[in-house]
Amino acid sequence: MAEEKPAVAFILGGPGSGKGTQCQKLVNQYGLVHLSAGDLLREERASGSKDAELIESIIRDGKIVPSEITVKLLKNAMEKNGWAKSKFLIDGFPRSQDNLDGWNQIMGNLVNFKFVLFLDCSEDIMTQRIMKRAESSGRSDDNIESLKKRFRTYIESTKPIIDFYAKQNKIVTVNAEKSIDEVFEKIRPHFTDF
Ligand SMILES: Nc1ncnc2c1ncn2[C@@H]1O[C@H](COP(=O)(O)OP(=O)(O)OP(=O)(O)O)[C@@H](O)[C@H]1O
Ligand SMILES: Nc1ccn([C@@H]2O[C@H](COP(=O)(O)O)[C@@H](O)[C@H]2O)c(=O)n1
Ligand SMILES: [Mg+2]
Repeated sequence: MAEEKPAVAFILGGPGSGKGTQCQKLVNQYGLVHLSAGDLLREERASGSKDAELIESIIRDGKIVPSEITVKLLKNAMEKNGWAKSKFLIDGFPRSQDNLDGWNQIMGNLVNFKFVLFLDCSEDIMTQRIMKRAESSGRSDDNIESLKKRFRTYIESTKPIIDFYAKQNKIVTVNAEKSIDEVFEKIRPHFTDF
């Protein structure tokens, strides 16, 4: 019998747009599985694996880790969560053409890709949120120097991916500048049949 494919939505937006926050609310409401590519990379870094130093230098520099590493981490995490039964929110991915190509090569035929949720937020608001989060996050990239680099990477590498999905009519854009609950109310209807 053919195995059922897991449903996947990608969650994109700039640093501090609220991807993790909104995914947590979707998990609470709909029991979806939230996988943050950034969290998986930070875990891999903390594990002291052979890729740990490379991951740290890339994260601190606001750049993007090669897809061979990130796609493997995502695939392993999906398998651990029960491949077919789960519905996945993949947060912060694909962040570049290399991410997208790596995903398509390994995962393209294995999942049921639904759409991209794009959290649209101004750089000013994202900066305020990240600098506030920096007081307690302990993240090595939550500082103004790394943040500027993350914004540059977002504009140069991630925005073209968002534009690509928009052209395919595969994107849901939500204004992410409102309160957490107001943003969630706009997102929620898109996941009732997910
Ligand atoms: N709508 C909102 N209004 C005000 N603060 C928010 C809102 N959404 C998220 N925040 C806060 O902003 C900070 C960043 O949110 P979050 O971690 O969800 O962003 P992110 O998109 O996952 O960022 P990153 O890409 O850096 O991981 C957090 O401290 C969070 O509590
Ligand atoms: N697909 C990805 C996702 C993340 N990274 C790196 O991790 C950093 C933090 O990501 P967050 O989503 O938690 O903000 C990000 O700035 C990248 O350096 C990546 O390389 N590839
Ligand atoms: Mg996040």
